[in-house]
Amino acid sequence: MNAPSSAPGSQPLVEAKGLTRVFGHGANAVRAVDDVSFTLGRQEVVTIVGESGSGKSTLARLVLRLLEPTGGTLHLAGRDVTALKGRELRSYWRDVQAVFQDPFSSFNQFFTVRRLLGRSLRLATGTGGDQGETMMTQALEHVGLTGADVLDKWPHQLSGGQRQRVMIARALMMQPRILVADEATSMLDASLRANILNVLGDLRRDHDMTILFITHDIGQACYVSDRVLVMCQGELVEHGPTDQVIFDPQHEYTRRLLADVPRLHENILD
Ligand SMILES: Nc1ncnc2c1ncn2[C@@H]1O[C@H](COP(=O)(O)OP(=O)(O)OP(=O)(O)O)[C@@H](O)[C@H]1O
Repeated sequence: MNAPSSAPGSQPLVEAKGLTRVFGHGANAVRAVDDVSFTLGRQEVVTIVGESGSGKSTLARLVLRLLEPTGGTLHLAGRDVTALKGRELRSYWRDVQAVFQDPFSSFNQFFTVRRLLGRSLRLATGTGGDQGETMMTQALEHVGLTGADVLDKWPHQLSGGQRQRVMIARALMMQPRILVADEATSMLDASLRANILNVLGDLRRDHDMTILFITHDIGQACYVSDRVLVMCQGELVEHGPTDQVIFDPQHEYTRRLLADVPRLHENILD
């Protein structure tokens, strides 16, 4: 399938070509991601949407270079990053940050929020002390939390939604070029979710950030993204500008996803 792109002529920030990931062998092999190609332009918000098991998280992990592809290539700003290792891979992880569905697993259980955020900030930017504290507090305020409420808490003392917001605040502080948000708002209630989606929109504008948003909920895709890529059983079955995919879906699978969202415009606040 041709690489879908919204910015013909300009070099994409991310270019995935034929990305493939197979788990297992022989009769038990699962093609979790099967020959998927796409681009992300600078400051674009692109959503990957699909049902559970369609391969979204595997694709996210490939883009994050947390998993090795079985086939295909990945480029960042024209540079082949498919096989980066060691120090180069760590430097890639400064450019590409993630917020996951279950942020509990990404927390060190023995770090308070202050230590978690402070450590990330020092590693990414070298900032500490009072300036670091100010940056942490500001990032937390961006996601509707106050430093006084959460900085001295341990992960188990936070709700799922608070943990998700702390991870989004962490990603904000690191100022990556690309944010991969995998079901990053799944634990938030409707009004908070809309709020966080707006924060993500601001980030792209104010911090020149590119966002790959991953969700099973095509309603959220509609709210947040410039383009939508639809995944089904590891394959990209449809892609295009959000309005086009939502209002003129070409693939039967996309129509089915849309049929599950009868009141698309209200869905975000349901
Ligand atoms: N480590 C693994 N080993 C074996 N199979 C895996 C592994 N990770 C994922 N899979 C399989 O790959 C397919 C895609 O899984 P993936 O988690 O990427 O889907 P998803 O669309 O993100 O689903 P969900 O929305 O439920 O998280 C599934 O069939 C899954 O069982």
